Amino acid sequence: MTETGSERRAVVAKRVDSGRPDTTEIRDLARAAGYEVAGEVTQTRKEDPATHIGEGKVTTLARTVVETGATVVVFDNQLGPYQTYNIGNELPEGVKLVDRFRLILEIFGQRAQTRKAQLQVELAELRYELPRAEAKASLARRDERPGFMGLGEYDESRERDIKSQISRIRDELERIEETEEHRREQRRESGFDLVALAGYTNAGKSTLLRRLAEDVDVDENEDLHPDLDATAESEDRLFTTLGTTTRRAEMDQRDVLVTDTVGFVSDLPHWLVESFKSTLDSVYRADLVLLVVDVSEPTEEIREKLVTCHDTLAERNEAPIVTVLNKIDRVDDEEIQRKRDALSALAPNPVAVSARTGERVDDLRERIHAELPDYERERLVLPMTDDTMSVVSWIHDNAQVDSVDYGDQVVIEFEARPAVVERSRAKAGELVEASV
Ligand SMILES: Nc1nc2c(ncn2[C@@H]2O[C@H](COP(=O)(O)OP(=O)(O)OP(=O)(O)O)[C@@H](O)[C@H]2O)c(=O)[nH]1
Repeated sequence: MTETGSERRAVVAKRVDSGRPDTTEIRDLARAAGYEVAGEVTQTRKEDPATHIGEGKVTTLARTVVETGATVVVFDNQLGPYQTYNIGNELPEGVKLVDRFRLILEIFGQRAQTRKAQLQVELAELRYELPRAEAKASLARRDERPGFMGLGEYDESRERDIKSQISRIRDELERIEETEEHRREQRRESGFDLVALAGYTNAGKSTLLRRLAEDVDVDENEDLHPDLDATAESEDRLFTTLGTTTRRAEMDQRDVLVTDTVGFVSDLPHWLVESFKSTLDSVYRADLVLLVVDVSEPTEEIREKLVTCHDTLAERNEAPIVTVLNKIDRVDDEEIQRKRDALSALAPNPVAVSARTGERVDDLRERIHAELPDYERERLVLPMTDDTMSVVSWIHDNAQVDSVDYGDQVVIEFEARPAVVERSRAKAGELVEASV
């Protein structure tokens, strides 16, 4: 999917008001978009209104671009339209200027595999464009002179166009979401507990998903989710998961569906988060949320990420949240304990695992089992009709059956999720009705 080589060679640029600019994240993002990072230019100074990094630095930037043969400059800062224009003028012809948000959109666009993800990317792009089109329209209106061609009119129509596209996409997304909700309900009724993975990008969610689902046949998983990649490949790149991937896992005889969601990213603008919000639906509707963090990161960074995740989840989530400290293979026990203590207010009683090596993943399974809603016990007496056996086998499929006695009637005792018990009662009721 990604080309490498000179066509995808980038120079990264970053300005900070004070201190030393750190380009680690923007480099990772650039690589995630398939660019080879060939150079960097950084600047510490107050923002220059005309060129953002100052005239001298723009010259350095242009030189670096020529020297490295880059075709793209990736700015970690957000550039205004005027700054973009001025910097662009100094760069060799054909060199593209991309800011952080455009870059993230580019990555999302490349990874969007499902219709829903594609629509979300489209929506995010339109939301990015809308304020720019509005600004252009108002500038054009201001500059309009009598006798001139109505430039303002053109931009106003673009603005209207964007707005109508946004509302069309929203409608379609809403329909998709209704279908998904219906599917979740069906899964719940058929005895699955729903567990969702949440957390920042690169925390190890996809790896953990594979680890939790490893005992279950992949074919089964493919059937469960025909629209998604059942192998859930995880590469050392950001955002391997765009949209959701669901796989089946077994926790102590309970059937669990584990869903991986798009990772959080720091400093995302509101409009972007908004566009991907519905990706979190599976988190909000889950029976249990596993909030995954990378324990090898500095404590303060983990803390900030936990706060953001909790704030976002708190909007609608009602399920219990278990924090998973992942990547314990990278740190020693003493450090894990120190971080556990430091984070105890935000993450009480976390589970520490290594998704990569599988170390202590069984502890996590036990914990998941313990946190899931209790099963209800039920005893049903079914009249003997033509359909009785199909009801018995449905209960077998969806519950843990303790005993079945066949006589004139069938007496079945089982344990199951409340929703399954309810469905069983309804089915038993139908049999009774049919038998009289
Ligand atoms: N050392 C170590 N690396 C891990 C562990 N778990 C995951 N990783 C690595 O961390 C990187 C990111 O893992 P993913 O599973 O793709 O992370 P993710 O949270 O799904 O990321 P997004 O899809 O971007 O949201 C990969 O290189 C994994 O191999 C772990 O327990 N230990």
